[in-house]
Amino acid sequence: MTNKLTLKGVNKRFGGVVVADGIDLEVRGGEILGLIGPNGAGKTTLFNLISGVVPMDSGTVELNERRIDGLPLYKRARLGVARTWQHMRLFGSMSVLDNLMIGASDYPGESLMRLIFQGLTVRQAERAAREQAMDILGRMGLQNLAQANVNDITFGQQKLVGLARGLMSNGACLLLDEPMAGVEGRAYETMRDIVRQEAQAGRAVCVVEHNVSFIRDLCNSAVFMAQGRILERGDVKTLLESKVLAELYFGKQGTQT
Ligand SMILES: Nc1ncnc2c1ncn2[C@@H]1O[C@H](COP(=O)(O)OP(=O)(O)OP(=O)(O)O)[C@@H](O)[C@H]1O
Repeated sequence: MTNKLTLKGVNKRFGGVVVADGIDLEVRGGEILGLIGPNGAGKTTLFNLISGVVPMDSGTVELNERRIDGLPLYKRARLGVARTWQHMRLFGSMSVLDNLMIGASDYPGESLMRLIFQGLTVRQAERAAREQAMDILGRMGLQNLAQANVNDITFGQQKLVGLARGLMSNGACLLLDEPMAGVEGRAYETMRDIVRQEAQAGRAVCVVEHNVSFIRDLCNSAVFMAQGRILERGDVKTLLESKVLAELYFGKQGTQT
């Protein structure tokens, strides 16, 4: 079955501020959907609503035809919602490998690792998680940094570690919040290649990103959000050339970063 994340009529307001206004969205396995829009448009909030960090006021979220809204975040994670965070939330004084191994601590109530490696003894699960972590780090060319302290690696490498942690759960859907902010050079290429590979492997990928060249480089389609609403959706080229976007996002001159 092709993976599919579906949002229907999702609404959310914080006090008087509407941050999600009747959001309908579908992201299919293999797709990399860019979510763009000005500051405060509601992009991160949408990720929070999908992953269960904040409850929605109304609407539905389905992953592979199964409703997941209403479930706590660790259950959504277990069902396949994987995400990264704008601010990486890494444990700076711990090793890279340990950060991957304890990715589970983001999910109160149950250990994500235990859920992922169900049926194994604790020791077997730990070994499997370690192998998986080393495999992911290997794909990123970071295997030699497994024992390095996160504080001692570069910012770009830290961003990759944030992604690596998100990949530990093998989620059907991957939500990436500003993965490229401040990332350059080899780390940029690695990030792009790994995200592409994850989509090719069948994950439904959604990326919030201010860096338009990254959206152009990576995404097949994009939506433009402002004030909690999706104003346009289309293939990246068409959307980035859209008048609405130029006026609302970049100013009337259409100056792009
Ligand atoms: N937990 C919260 N409580 C109250 N207001 C919130 C909360 N989370 C977000 N908001 C508000 O919701 C609006 C949308 O914020 P959000 O972070 O989703 O925007 P964004 O599009 O991701 O912006 P940016 O590109 O700057 O990250 C903002 O006005 C923000 O202040």
